[in-house]
Amino acid sequence: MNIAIVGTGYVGLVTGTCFSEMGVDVTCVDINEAKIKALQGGVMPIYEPGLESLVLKNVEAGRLHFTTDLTACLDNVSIVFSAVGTPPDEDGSADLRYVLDVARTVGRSINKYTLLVTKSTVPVGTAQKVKAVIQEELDKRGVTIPFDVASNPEFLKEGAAIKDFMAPDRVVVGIESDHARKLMERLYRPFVLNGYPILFMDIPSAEMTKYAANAMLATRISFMNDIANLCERVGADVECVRKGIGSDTRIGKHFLYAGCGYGGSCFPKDVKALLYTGKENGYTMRVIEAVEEVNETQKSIVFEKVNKLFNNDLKGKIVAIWGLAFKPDTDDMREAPALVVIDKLIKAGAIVKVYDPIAMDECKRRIGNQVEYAKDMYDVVVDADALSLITEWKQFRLPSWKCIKRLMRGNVIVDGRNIYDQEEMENEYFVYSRIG
Ligand SMILES: NC(=O)c1ccc[n+]([C@@H]2O[C@H](COP(=O)([O-])OP(=O)(O)OC[C@H]3O[C@@H](n4cnc5c(N)ncnc54)[C@H](O)[C@@H]3O)[C@@H](O)[C@H]2O)c1
Ligand SMILES: O=c1ccn([C@@H]2O[C@H](COP(=O)(O)OP(=O)(O)O[C@H]3O[C@H](CO)[C@@H](O)[C@H](O)[C@H]3O)[C@@H](O)[C@H]2O)c(=O)[nH]1
Repeated sequence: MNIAIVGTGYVGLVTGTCFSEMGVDVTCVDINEAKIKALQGGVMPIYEPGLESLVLKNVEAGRLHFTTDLTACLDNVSIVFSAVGTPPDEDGSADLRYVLDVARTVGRSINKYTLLVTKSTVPVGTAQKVKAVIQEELDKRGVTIPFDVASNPEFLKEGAAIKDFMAPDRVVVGIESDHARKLMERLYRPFVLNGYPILFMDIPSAEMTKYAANAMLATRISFMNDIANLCERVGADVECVRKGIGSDTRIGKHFLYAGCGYGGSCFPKDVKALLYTGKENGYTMRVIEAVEEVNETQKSIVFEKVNKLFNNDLKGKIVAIWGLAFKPDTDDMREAPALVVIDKLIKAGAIVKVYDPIAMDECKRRIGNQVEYAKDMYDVVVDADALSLITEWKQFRLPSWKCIKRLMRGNVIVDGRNIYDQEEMENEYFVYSRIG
């Protein structure tokens, strides 16, 4: 089977690589020439555990190709996946310009039946827009070529993308023709044979499933952050509460971690886009509005705690930060809570020093020399008055507190991810504050 994947980002590159691992011949397409050149030279444009070796292996096997020319590969493929970005527009709606660009190229260039599958996260109704654009282009050419559209939203998490793709809880496919269903059944057969279910449904339901899933997960996080903030005020411990409620199988133990707010390229934008879809259809999603509001406040919580411990006077204080990426095991800083904390610290007059095992270059690209970049996790605490943990990378879990105490000027530790033990920290004579 030959397929093309358009958009070689976190989703497109992982999708293409994983399908090629299953024996499919995959051409990954991107308009970003530098990205494609890098990939052709074996250099990964993103950090994702396990990705590099899988890409190199499948390139070597001749099943994985990279190009900037979508038109040139259309004659050789039966399915085209669109995995381009759908960033938020100013009003919060999903910007569909890249998705529709792909549809336009497909309409302009196909010469035989093609199935265009949208993998990007797109609002309900997008497949119909994609279909209309393809038809418009075919009409302009004066040709009749059969085609189908389908929706196959992606549920992978950054940092665990390969595992999530290869062993999905489910594959959701929205279709409106038998032929499209047969093609998707064939493509996903190796997954079904390995015991992973594929759920076929109508296209609007598939499109909505993606937003509902992300909104539900974001709701759990904002709910727990709300509970954590109340725990602090009433003398309860949110970590005990998390274990207490998570053992109820109806609730489940995943995605109940209180912290300094959710970030990333998905939850913030998809929550906003769902709110927009509601408004567009005359319906206010009140729960989802609250989810976003809680998260906006929570992203500042580490700053608020540090500020309070220094009696609202951070002028000239050195604050060290552990973790910049929006979560561990990625270099992605889109909507990262660290960016909010850094901005507020700088505005309050603090000197900010940062360290992240992978996202240092990405941070430099985003905020330049507004902060000091340290060599390693110990270098960053030298002379610091306070240390804030924002991203729970494994290497931050069991540091040498003796060494840190010696290197720091002060003794304030604010733990934005609740990974340290209150008693142990107090025994080390730190002033320790966490969430909830
Ligand atoms: N990042 C995730 O964890 C994740 C998970 C599930 C779903 N999604 C969704 O998948 C989509 C892609 O997300 P991402 O994080 O991979 O984005 P990304 O920004 O990492 O990658 C998008 C790529 O598309 C390319 N592109 C844009 N227009 C193009 C065109 N006309 N032709 C060819 N290439 C084009 C860009 O150059 C870029 O490389 C989004 O809708 C996102 O919401 C993301
Ligand atoms: O209990 C938790 C779990 C996560 N987070 C935060 O939530 C954000 C998102 O984390 P995660 O979901 O692990 O990463 P993403 O890569 O953004 O993945 C989400 O967004 C993707 C894009 O739509 C979906 O495909 C995934 O299923 C969905 O989990 C991060 O800032 C985490 O720190 C918490 O604060 N508490």
